[in-house]
Amino acid sequence: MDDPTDPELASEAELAFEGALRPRSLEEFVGQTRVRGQLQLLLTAATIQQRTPDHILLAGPPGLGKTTLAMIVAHEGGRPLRMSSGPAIQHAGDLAAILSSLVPGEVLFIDEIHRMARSAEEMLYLAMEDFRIDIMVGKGAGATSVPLDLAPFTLVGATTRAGLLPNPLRDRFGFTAHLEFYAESELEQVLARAAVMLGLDTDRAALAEIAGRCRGTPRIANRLLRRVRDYALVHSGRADLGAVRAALELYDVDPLGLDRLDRAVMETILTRFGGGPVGLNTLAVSVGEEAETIEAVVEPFLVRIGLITRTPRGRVATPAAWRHFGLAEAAPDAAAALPIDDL
Ligand SMILES: Nc1ncnc2c1ncn2[C@@H]1O[C@H](COP(=O)(O)OP(=O)(O)OP(=O)(O)O)[C@@H](O)[C@H]1O
Ligand SMILES: [Mg+2]
Repeated sequence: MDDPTDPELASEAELAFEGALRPRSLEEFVGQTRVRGQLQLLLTAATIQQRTPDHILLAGPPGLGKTTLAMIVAHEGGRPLRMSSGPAIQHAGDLAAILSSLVPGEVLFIDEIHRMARSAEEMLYLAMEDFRIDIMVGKGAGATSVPLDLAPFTLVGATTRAGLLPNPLRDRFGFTAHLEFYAESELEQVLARAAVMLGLDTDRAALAEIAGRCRGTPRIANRLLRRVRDYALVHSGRADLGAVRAALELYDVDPLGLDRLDRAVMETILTRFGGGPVGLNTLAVSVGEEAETIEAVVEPFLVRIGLITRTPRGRVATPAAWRHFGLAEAAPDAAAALPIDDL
């Protein structure tokens, strides 16, 4: 089934459209005021001193604008951009090939940097600090390491799991930007811009409704807007509040913006584990999803909207969660008797 919130299922045309919607400058970039100010200062200082900006780590849940910001860093400084990702760098040699071909001032973007191979990580330490790598030549006793100077570059790393990065790597970034979920007013701005680009006949109430249901995430906002556009196209032609409500109901996006996976997680905690506490791995197995996805994608949002809290003994549903799902809260001792595996 087409899940409008699943980035993996986006068609090529939709991905192209997502690209077209990306803001090109810090000024166009909506929200993240703090991060924007921090980045602006870092880039301007580098320009004044005519040097490459410090390395930047962008951390936060999917769809909040990490790739977009990496592109902006390159674009604002008029620098070329090379894009790679952790899973594509499985050997130190993969990284050496990229690093040795960078031109002076280039921005190297490594997405999902927490998934890079260990051996490559170690090579990156030296490259980030001294713009130099050591290349091993030969094998066994005769092997020697040959130093190779690199062009000065700016590394922009992105991760949904900053906690998984080894400290030596994290410490070599001059600045870490923690992206936050967006406020509804900010999402309305994102949507208004996209609606113009889509040529949609819509209004503020309709956009506000979508803004309230997109998990604080611009990518989801834009995706839901496209489903609303479809609905309007097939029905009345107008993307008004009625069209938004009908389209979002059709795609299973509830009034809080919870999607199927969010609801599966909540229902598991509430009904199978009496409200918790329940450990991450148990939860992942119960809903048939990877623990990493639950921790990086589902949980931050559920915590943010106050449906669960994290305790030393596991995840616990809040009274608001019981109310949202229309259930009576389980007795506390029933919860305590359930198995607790991990955190
Ligand atoms: N601040 C913003 N203003 C306007 N649009 C935005 C903003 N942030 C993100 N978007 C939109 O959301 C989409 C997703 O953003 P982006 O690809 O940068 O997210 P990401 O953090 O890299 O996600 P992932 O972790 O999945 O790679 C972009 O196409 C862009 O149109
Ligand atoms: Mg990205």
